[in-house]
Amino acid sequence: MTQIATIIGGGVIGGGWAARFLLAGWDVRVFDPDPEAQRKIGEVLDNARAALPGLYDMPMPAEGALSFHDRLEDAVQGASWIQESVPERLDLKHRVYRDIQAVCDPAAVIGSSTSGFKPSQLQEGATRAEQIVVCHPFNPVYLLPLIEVVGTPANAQMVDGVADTLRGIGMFPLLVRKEIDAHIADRFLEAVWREALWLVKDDIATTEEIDEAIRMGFGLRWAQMGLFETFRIAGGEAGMRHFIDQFGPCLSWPWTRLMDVPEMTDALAQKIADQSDAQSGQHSIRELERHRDANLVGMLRTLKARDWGAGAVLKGHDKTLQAAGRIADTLSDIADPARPVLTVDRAVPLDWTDYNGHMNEARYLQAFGDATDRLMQIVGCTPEYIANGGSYFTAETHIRHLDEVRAGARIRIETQVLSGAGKTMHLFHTMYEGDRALATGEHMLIHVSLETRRASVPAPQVAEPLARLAKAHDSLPRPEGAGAAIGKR
Ligand SMILES: NC(=O)C1=CN([C@@H]2O[C@H](COP(=O)(O)OP(=O)(O)OC[C@H]3O[C@@H](n4cnc5c(N)ncnc54)[C@H](O)[C@@H]3O)[C@@H](O)[C@H]2O)C=CC1
Ligand SMILES: C[N+](C)(C)CC(=O)CC(=O)[O-]
Repeated sequence: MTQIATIIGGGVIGGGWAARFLLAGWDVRVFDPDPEAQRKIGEVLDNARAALPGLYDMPMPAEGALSFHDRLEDAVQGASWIQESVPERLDLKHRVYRDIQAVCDPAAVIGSSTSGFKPSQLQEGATRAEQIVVCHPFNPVYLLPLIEVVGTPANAQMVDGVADTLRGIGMFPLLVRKEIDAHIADRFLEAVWREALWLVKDDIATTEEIDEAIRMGFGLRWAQMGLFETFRIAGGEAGMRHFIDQFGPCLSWPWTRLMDVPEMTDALAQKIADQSDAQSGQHSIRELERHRDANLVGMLRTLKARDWGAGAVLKGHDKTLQAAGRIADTLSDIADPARPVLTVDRAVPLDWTDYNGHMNEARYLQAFGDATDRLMQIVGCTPEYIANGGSYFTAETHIRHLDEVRAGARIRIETQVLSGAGKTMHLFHTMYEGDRALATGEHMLIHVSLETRRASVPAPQVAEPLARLAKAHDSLPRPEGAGAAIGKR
């Protein structure tokens, strides 16, 4: 049965939550008195649809149903997850919990997006304190995996289940073991923010110069290694201990003004706003969001290819999606081997598109390469087989581009084995969006010994399933375009 998530407060963060749940297949109900909430969430969803599904190499579940409600009780009844994302005011949050708890399922989770309040503060005066747990996300909620989960002794039992649900929608729950104002991550953000405010106030740097100092250098390091791993390397071969011995004394030098907060006068606020307008005012917020999303998708996919950091979370989620989907691992997973094999089923990632606004030609080869890898896996040319010294090299490729496709579109590749005997494997891939054929890829592969780097016959654990699949595909009509050479149509 489809699960229901209710979003209370559909602003920047609530909109991101709506997209995260919806694209993970949950039905989403939104309660927000803002008459613009529906438009704003619609725009966030457009961005999320283009960005999120392409992070994965497997298809996401079918989108859930989205609805907007004027009455709180209509929004929360039947929901198993209620995510509160109203403005950061404790009195308001308390009022909202009281209203929610009067009408919601007592077993539902009430997650709070609060950036700074401790869960014990949120639970004060609640009808059922144990229902309320901090689930602090990061903007954009639909792309960034991190979610800080903070409970109290009142709900220590439920935190594991909360974390499992969040993993199920592709997030990385970080369980904060002791409640503290602003949890873990926002303490860093706040410290950096204070320093930045002083640098602007004292005319040492502009908003743009500060952003360059971050994004041209240490920001890139932090995204993939965090703080401690980065500094460990900075200690050279002697590592962290040497780093601390060398740079420890600086901590007592006047390098930071951490506890010192500049007074946010009107003049300082205006100075920051003017500099920010000069720096970025040529882009609308939605444009900036699209740049941010495209950059994040590229970075996350690079990390994923290396199974590292946030990329490892995506890779893990791919396995969950594969288990729920239709992509086979072995020949015995395939219900009808006499049909072309489904080898790719995914969305077009944002970073696969180019200046023409559609999927770049290089990515067709990547997608067909992925289809070939999947077929190799299915016939037994698995990572273990390859580690033992046997594999396939591609000898020749012919791609035909039939129609265009854009970011976020769901594509699938069906693969026909034209022959698979001796040292060669001849594959014909057809890429579709729905019923529309987008491209074909014909590939001749040669089995090799990775030791001699020369052609060799595959071991029986590959040769036999491949021969079986080739025989099953013998009865299929020869695909249109197979064996074609480049020429005028
Ligand atoms: N903006 C950010 O970068 C982040 C914010 N947060 C947290 O998320 C929460 C929401 O922040 P934002 O989305 O930035 O604020 P926002 O101002 O963009 O959105 C708040 C939304 O709540 C609605 N609202 C106000 N009263 C309501 C009520 N009684 N019932 C239902 N909806 C109501 C407003 O109409 C508005 O759409 C805060 O607790 C904040 O600390 C967490 C992570 C990041
Ligand atoms: C500025 N902020 C405290 C609201 C930031 C966050 O809570 C997390 C984020 O997304 O940066």
